[in-house]
Amino acid sequence: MTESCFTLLAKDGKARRGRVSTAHGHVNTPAFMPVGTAGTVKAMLPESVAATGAEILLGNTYHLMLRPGAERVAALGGLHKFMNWPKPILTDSGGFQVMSLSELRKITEQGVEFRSHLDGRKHMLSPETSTQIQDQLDSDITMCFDECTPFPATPDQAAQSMRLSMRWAVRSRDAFRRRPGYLQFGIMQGGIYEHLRQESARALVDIGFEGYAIGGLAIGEGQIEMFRILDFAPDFLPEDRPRYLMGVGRPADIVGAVSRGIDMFDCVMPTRAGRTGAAFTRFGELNIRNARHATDPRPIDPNCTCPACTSYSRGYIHHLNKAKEIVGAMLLTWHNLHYYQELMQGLRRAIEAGTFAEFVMDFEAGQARSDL
Ligand SMILES: CC(C)(C)OC(=O)NCc1c[nH]c2nc(N)[nH]c(=O)c12
Ligand SMILES: [Zn+2]
Repeated sequence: MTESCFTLLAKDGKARRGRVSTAHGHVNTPAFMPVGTAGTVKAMLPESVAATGAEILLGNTYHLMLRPGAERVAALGGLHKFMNWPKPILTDSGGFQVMSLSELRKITEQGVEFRSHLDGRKHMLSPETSTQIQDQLDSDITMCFDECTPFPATPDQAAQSMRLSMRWAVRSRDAFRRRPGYLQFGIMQGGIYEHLRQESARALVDIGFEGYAIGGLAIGEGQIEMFRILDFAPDFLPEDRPRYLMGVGRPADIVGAVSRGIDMFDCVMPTRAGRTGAAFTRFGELNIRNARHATDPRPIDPNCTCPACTSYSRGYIHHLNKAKEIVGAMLLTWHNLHYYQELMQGLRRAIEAGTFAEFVMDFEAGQARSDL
């Protein structure tokens, strides 16, 4: 009996408000997952990440298998204990990271052979080994082992790549240890082609997963093309299961994707930007490194309740960033993650209240203001 792990609480147009329940707790959707690639959300303590309102993190099979190794994480109590994050964790399956991070890799029907980008040692990832590693990590949401189809790809290239991923999805599902509270998501591929996206969705639904991701987007096609695909792709997926758009995105990408029926997101943007000096705010992005902030006594956003905005000036964070002080990365990362969670909470409340359209208009008006 697979009790439904997803409850659809409200809809406003195609936007959905829901809740995913897992072994380590529930996740309110639309949800943003901070990226905790190597067992840490960079520049943040887990208590700080929880304080931003995040209810689920993303971990990476690829990075953790290379260092410190899945066996060691399991021996130290699993990823939740290891990184002191008692809430839900979703782990990506590694296929995508292998293609973007490792050299000397060989793709076969069996899986992917590659050399570690850390020490050059040989490794093998397959649907079976990826699923087994995610089990060792005690992941609440396990992702299928797929190939992220490169962009651009011809229809034939996209079809071949997608069909390999669908064969790998069958093997991933067969290797998954079914137990209450533990979910596995299939990953839709198919490039920019509607008929391939539909074929992929049908293949995944035939196998049957607790949730479904849309992969192979945000890889260079641009927001307009991504939204064009999101105008049809989510509708190929079951209404009563979570839909996760992988690797997305900027605030405006997230708002647009929620309006097209997406429930879950992950992106390195807010954390990476926290280290490079970019701040996301209600009134658009600002880069704290810009000289105009050097003597500005105001916080990044006077209306923001995060620690950076309640106690520090732009001038100070500008200084920290220029001096490459670690606290600079901490404060700006905290602010960005806080802003992202505030955005998700605003989206959830607007869908519940039936005021999603107004929320989007306010959001877009705010982002367009340049008096930041
Ligand atoms: C370039 C960025 C990372 C922004 O987006 C994508 O690559 N988007 C696609 C993507 C991200 N993560 C994935 N994991 C898996 N298994 N498969 C995928 O297709 C993806
Ligand atoms: Zn703030």
